[in-house]
Amino acid sequence: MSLEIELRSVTKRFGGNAALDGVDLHVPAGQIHAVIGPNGAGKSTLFGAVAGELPLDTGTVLLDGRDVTGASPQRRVRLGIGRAFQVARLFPTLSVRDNIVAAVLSRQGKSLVFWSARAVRAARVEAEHLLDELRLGDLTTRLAGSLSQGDRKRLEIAMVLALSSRVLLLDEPTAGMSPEETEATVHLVRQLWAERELTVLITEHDMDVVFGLAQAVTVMYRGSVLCTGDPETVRARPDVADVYLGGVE
Ligand SMILES: Nc1ncnc2c1ncn2[C@@H]1O[C@H](COP(=O)(O)OP(=O)(O)OP(=O)(O)O)[C@@H](O)[C@H]1O
Repeated sequence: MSLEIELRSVTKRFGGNAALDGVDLHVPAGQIHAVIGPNGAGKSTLFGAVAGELPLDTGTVLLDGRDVTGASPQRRVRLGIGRAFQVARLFPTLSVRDNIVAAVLSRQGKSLVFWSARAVRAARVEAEHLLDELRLGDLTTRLAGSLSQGDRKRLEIAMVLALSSRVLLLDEPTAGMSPEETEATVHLVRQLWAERELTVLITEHDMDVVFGLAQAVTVMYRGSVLCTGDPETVRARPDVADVYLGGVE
């Protein structure tokens, strides 16, 4: 079920600044892989490269060995890549359930005018399952715009899963959360990963979250990969500490 992600020599420049400078990344199918690094290291740009949101200057993006470098974001969603954004892109004036229904219907590629009553009923049933799975059941009729940060994040993940994603891209999933919400989110991601056999690519500034979840960690610095390895090895490297203290040149 899960998918392998590979980036080969990916470069993305903004003007004279290389946000990604010859980046190689390999995420085996079914791995939880964290990408960390100080502000401006290139983490968000890397996610954009995987999701197909920006044209690359050079390099290749492979999904299960298939070259998707030129594929649009919509095509990549259909191939199984789902991105949950740091700032949730929800429909704030729709209910929690209708946000998920909209995601299910968009997966089916139906434009609004073609939504039959039957398709909407089926999407509602699927939405109810996702609401249960993500423990959002109590919030079914709440407007998405009125949710707490933690609940918004769970809704956003539900919407990505409604797209039948097999790769979950999580941009700082615990940003702005209380310690309790953070713990619940870590638990949820681990549970979804296990039950749905997902490949998870995550950026996160909270190191407890990174080391509690990830099986492999890639450290980025100024657009390049400094190192990749298991969490304990990465944590012990002096150059990783230097990067966070701003000491590496
Ligand atoms: N759309 C853009 N236009 C111009 N420069 C950009 C753009 N997006 C990113 N950059 C630059 O590319 C570099 C990498 O940015 P990126 O947002 O990928 O880093 P990041 O590691 O995600 O940082 P943060 O942890 O602060 O989110 C930075 O120097 C940033 O200013």
